[in-house]
Amino acid sequence: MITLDSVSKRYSGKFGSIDALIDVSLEVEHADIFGIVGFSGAGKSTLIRMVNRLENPDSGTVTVDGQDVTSMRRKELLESRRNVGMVFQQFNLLETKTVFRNVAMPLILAGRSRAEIARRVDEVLEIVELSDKREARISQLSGGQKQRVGIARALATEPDILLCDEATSALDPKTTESILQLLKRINQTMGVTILLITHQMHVVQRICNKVAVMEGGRVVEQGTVTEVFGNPQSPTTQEFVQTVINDQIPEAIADLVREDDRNYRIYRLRYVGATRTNAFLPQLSRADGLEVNILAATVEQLENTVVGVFHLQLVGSDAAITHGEQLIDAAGVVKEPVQL
Ligand SMILES: Nc1ncnc2c1ncn2[C@@H]1O[C@H](COP(=O)(O)OP(=O)(O)OP(=O)(O)O)[C@@H](O)[C@H]1O
Repeated sequence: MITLDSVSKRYSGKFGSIDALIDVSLEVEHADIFGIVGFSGAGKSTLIRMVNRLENPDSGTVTVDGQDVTSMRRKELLESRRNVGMVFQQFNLLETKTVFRNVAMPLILAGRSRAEIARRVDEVLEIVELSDKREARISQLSGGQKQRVGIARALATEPDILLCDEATSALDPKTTESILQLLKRINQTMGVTILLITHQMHVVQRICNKVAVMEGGRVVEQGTVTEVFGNPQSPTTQEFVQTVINDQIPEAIADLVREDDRNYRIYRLRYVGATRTNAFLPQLSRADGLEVNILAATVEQLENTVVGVFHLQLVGSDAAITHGEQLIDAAGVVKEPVQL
């Protein structure tokens, strides 16, 4: 549906040049909610702006619905843009105009009739649950309501694709959650493909099925949310995943363990899948001569599954600990030794 193939972009200015995108390739499929995550300056905005050609790549191709965006003429580009709605962090609304007027704007620009505009605006206002604010001015709305107007405006031309540029970053946690649920509903009920950029990993966790992690203009990791969260490879990805799956041993507990002069080993265990949760812990706790201490544990819902991370201290004779390790392995749980 959206394909970036070896896309690179360099900005040059008075103080030298910067590689905003370096050889970026990714594929967003129909009905994905695809999240691009990265720290400030990673290249996320540059990437998303390539999709509706607010930026041109220096090399590589950007394809939307099988059409090469980079080689489109003006008329084709305008048509393509109607199929790609955009939602912004700062809403970009006309503050002194009404909700109706703001949502109608893309339809007016597309030359639709008055009757059609009225019908479509009412439809999208119902989708974003703002029908009662039709005649209110933007300046009278809360941040969450403004973003609903932004989403309604983006949906007005019935696009297949929605681009969201940090759409919830200016909102409080409760409002963020309601906007994320709205985006999910739009994706599920209308089949709209969503490409979003964010620096908040919990946004990805809440609604995305796929994710790409960017750093210094490159995509350093990508895959399904479960793959990337379940087994993050690069240090940057690990740092992001840490913000939603906190798997650190609390320092106060680590201090206690350091004082423990018995024979022990510590393992970090990781599993993906809801059925695994209880498979190995009861067996371990019943094993002869083995004491099992949970030093840290976290279980998080991702897409339709869970990722769990446990830190266990196995205390006992070498033979008892080895038996414990075998039980963990037999349960299919990935384990890594940890030194405190
Ligand atoms: N028009 C421009 N001219 C010069 N440099 C630019 C321009 N736009 C972006 N850059 C630079 O390109 C790099 C990538 O910027 P970009 O805005 O894509 O990153 P980002 O990940 O979206 O960051 P943020 O989360 O802060 O918006 C940055 O170093 C930025 O300073």
